[in-house]
Amino acid sequence: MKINVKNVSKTYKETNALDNISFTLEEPKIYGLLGRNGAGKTTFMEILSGQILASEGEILIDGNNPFDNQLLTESICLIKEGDNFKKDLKVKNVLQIYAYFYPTWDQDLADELIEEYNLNLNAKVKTLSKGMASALGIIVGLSSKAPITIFDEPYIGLDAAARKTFYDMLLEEYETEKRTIIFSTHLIDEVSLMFEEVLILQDGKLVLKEEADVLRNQAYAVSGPIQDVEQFIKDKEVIKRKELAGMMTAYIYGDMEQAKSAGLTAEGIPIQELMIYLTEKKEA
Ligand SMILES: Nc1ncnc2c1ncn2[C@@H]1O[C@H](COP(=O)(O)OP(=O)(O)OP(=O)(O)O)[C@@H](O)[C@H]1O
Repeated sequence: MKINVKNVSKTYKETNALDNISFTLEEPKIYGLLGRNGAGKTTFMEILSGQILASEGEILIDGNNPFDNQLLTESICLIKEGDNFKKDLKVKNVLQIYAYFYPTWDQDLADELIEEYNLNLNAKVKTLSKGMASALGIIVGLSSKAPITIFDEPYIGLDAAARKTFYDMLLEEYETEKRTIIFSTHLIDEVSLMFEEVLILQDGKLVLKEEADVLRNQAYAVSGPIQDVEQFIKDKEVIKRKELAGMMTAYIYGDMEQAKSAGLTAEGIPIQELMIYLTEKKEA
């Protein structure tokens, strides 16, 4: 499904949670939506899933606005950090409701995941541990097979092994059937290899939208004496710079060969490190 974000802003009293963002997600891919706390990620995902309205602009999915649009919301599943389900329901009732709601629901997958996460079907949501509640969210998100599946930091309370199960299952499912997955996380180093495209929000603005492969190949660290590096990076897009004992290292976009032919040391930056730097505030 094609997602067209057109000049979207969202204002809460004094706060500009989103500030005139525009972009298009054309293809089913695994998108990483990154940004510091308060950058606007959750707000964006809530507008995309039809839960709230933009203050200005709109998001169109295959040409339609998801707000209050049941036909369209059958194609979108948003799993948040917590409070995804009514507390008095039993796990099995939650699963029944979602199985009924999503025409694409995959019960075999749900059964497999329930076993994997050892979830008690008769337990009430309010009695689940944080990790178990997250597991239930993950089961619903993956089993919905919704063409647009959105995970907003869905792993609170899950230990490393349980998170790995989630990532493995997500990739396995995605390989069998591609769908648009939008994944917001602060655990960048754990999941960055999964992303095919990365979007970064900063103070409600979109500051980067790039294919992960391009990021992997087009950013590098160049090091050398401060003056030489300064001279070299003058006309380049600098992500970050560090100085130590007369030497400078700068992280920049571009062709690494240029740095080498200028006699400077250049090496690749691991993608997770690059993303972590990019989500930090850019230098003035
Ligand atoms: N319902 C609300 N009422 C008032 N302000 C809100 C509301 N929801 C979000 N905000 C504000 O909008 C801004 C963006 O919040 P949002 O939750 O979208 O960020 P985020 O990138 O998801 O952050 P985090 O990584 O901490 O979850 C923040 O300044 C936040 O305080």
